[in-house]
Amino acid sequence: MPVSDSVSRPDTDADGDRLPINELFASLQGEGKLAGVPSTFVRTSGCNLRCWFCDSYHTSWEPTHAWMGVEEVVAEVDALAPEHVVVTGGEPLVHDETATLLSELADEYHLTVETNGTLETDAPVDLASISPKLASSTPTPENAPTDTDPGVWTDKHESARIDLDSLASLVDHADDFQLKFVVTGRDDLPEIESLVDDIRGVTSREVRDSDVLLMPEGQTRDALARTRTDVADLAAEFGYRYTPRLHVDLWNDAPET
Ligand SMILES: C[S@@+](CC[C@H](N)C(=O)[O-])C[C@H]1O[C@@H](n2cnc3c(N)ncnc32)[C@H](O)[C@@H]1O
Ligand SMILES: Nc1nc2[nH]cc(C(=O)O)c2c(=O)[nH]1
Ligand code: SF4
Ligand SMILES: [Mg+2]
Repeated sequence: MPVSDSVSRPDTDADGDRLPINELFASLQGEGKLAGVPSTFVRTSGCNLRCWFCDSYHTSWEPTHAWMGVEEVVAEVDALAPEHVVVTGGEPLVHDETATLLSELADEYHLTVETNGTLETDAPVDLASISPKLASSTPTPENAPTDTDPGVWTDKHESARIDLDSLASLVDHADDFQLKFVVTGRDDLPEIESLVDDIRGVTSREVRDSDVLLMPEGQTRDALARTRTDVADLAAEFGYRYTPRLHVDLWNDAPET
């Protein structure tokens, strides 16, 4: 099992900026403020965290990808002719070339970046979709998604998962933002409340309760069916917004959905 936090680059870079692309597809945005909006997704591979529940296992725990030139990615997006483009991963901001891609797409498309909030970017972003990772995301030998002990990743994940400077920068920089928390149960709420307070303390921007979204943990329809009502009830109780996972409800999170 790969345990490095980066994907190995090919020997030659003769074609200019390249990105490890896991998948590129058209679907409906399944999560967040823009749920239901037709969008083209660009999924990079490689992540600096290892959430035990990662629904994109082949971009984090065991990354797979093709190396594509930024211009090649732009051409595939153009061919699908969306209004909205979602750049996700893996963690898209671990790659410097993601900034180049965002800059190339910015004039034509509405850009959402799905990020775990641990890294900053100067690139143009319309919606920073920030999903800070809670203590309940940390991998342990008991919950890790493979037979292998998560080893160094328990500590690496735990020490890297929150970076207030990056969170402030992402909130301040984008045209709009959302804080989209994966919720496993009621025990996550004290940490969410305290982190939202901390973020309010470091950004000059207003963080409304309606910018805070609770998303049920669940990679499959069955798993989601077990968590979503409790999470919706928690959102109503605490005054936050609830977000569904439409692609899981509709297509069971199959590849390219
Ligand atoms: C695969 S991540 C990629 C972007 C970035 N690495 C991040 O975590 O925000 C895309 C979105 O899926 C969410 N996610 C991943 N696994 C999930 C699960 N099992 N249940 C609910 N949401 C999940 C993440 O929190 C994030 O909002
Ligand atoms: N339909 C759909 N909507 C999504 N919103 C965020 C996603 C992601 O994996 O970042 C995602 C995804 O994988 N599929
Ligand atoms: S930060 Fe995102 S891509 Fe990385 S392991 Fe967690 S959910 Fe998966
Ligand atoms: Mg997804």
